Amino acid sequence: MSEPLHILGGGSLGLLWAARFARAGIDCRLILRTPEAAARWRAEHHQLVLEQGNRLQSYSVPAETAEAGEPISRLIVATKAWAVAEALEGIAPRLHAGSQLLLLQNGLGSQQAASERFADLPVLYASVTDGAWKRDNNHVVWAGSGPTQVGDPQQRPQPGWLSMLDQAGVDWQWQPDILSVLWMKLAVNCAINPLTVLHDCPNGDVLRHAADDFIPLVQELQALLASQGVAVGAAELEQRIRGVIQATAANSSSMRQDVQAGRRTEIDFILGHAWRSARSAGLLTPVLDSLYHRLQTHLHQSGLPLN
Ligand SMILES: NC(=O)C1=CN([C@@H]2O[C@H](COP(=O)(O)OP(=O)(O)OC[C@H]3O[C@@H](n4cnc5c(N)ncnc54)[C@H](OP(=O)(O)O)[C@@H]3O)[C@@H](O)[C@H]2O)C=CC1
Ligand SMILES: CC(C)(CO)C(=O)C(=O)O
Repeated sequence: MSEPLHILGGGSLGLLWAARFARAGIDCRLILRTPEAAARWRAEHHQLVLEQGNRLQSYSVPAETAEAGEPISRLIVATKAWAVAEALEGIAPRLHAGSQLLLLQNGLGSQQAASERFADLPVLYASVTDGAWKRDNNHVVWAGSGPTQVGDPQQRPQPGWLSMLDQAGVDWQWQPDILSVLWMKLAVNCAINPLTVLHDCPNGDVLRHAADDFIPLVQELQALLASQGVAVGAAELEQRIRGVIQATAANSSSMRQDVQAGRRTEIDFILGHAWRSARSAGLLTPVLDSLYHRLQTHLHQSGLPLN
């Protein structure tokens, strides 16, 4: 029998991935943060409900905590970006020389920190474009499906165990240049997410609020991407951002959802990472800086962490 696949974090994305593996008959275990969460999961008979459209399906997925003890060979990390380092530290004693990690986080920074901490292990990064949210502790709603790109920042060949993603019906592709994909996504998020928070608006309204700042912001983001080796013209980037705004016009960005729910945001891994990278590259980015500082002020006034 093949070794189990572990998913660290039983949030929206963790449950969505667990449901698809369980549906395909893959032995998959959830690692939850606290013994209370694991006990509650047991009390719910390990049942995970996946809702898609008007279809509800239920799967059995065992849950445990990091302390469970069994070695972990394949670990999918599905925490928020700001929780990755601590979550991985908790699970580190269960990792071994043959362990492989796949990180699903938005933004950048948490991935590089994990790669540095586990420098001897293959650490893969993913860019996920599905939309999922939790209706209840063990009930996830798959609100929108989109492609996932997976790659190795050290550009090693695709590992064989990823065939489990095919088995699970995940719409995914191997991406040899995953960092560029994540940088592009980060740039799009920098242009959309902060404005949706500052103006409390859906994605479709950000251009109205960005007004004259939009083009200069795109130019700053383009220069930032270029400094990171991501070759994209300003016109192409602008088109990409406008396309995402149009395609997700009615959506509330993940950052706005977090702020509305009083949850810690991923600001530090999106705008914060962009701002620090721009400083390191010696770029002048006045529009980005102002957006970052306005967002920090807004979070402070909302009683939310600035990182
Ligand atoms: N949801 C989505 O549609 C998408 C999400 N993403 C990205 O995926 C990542 C995860 O997002 P999402 O699933 O929405 O986030 P959630 O907040 O729904 O889930 C995160 C989960 O991680 C758990 N967690 C935190 N610390 C630990 C720990 N030490 N050990 C075990 N579990 C831990 C949390 O548990 P607890 O609640 O107990 O703290 C929580 O259940 C983010 O980076 C997000 O940006 C990307 C694309 C789409
Ligand atoms: C593309 C966008 C802005 C879609 O809402 C997103 O990725 C997010 O909300 O974080």
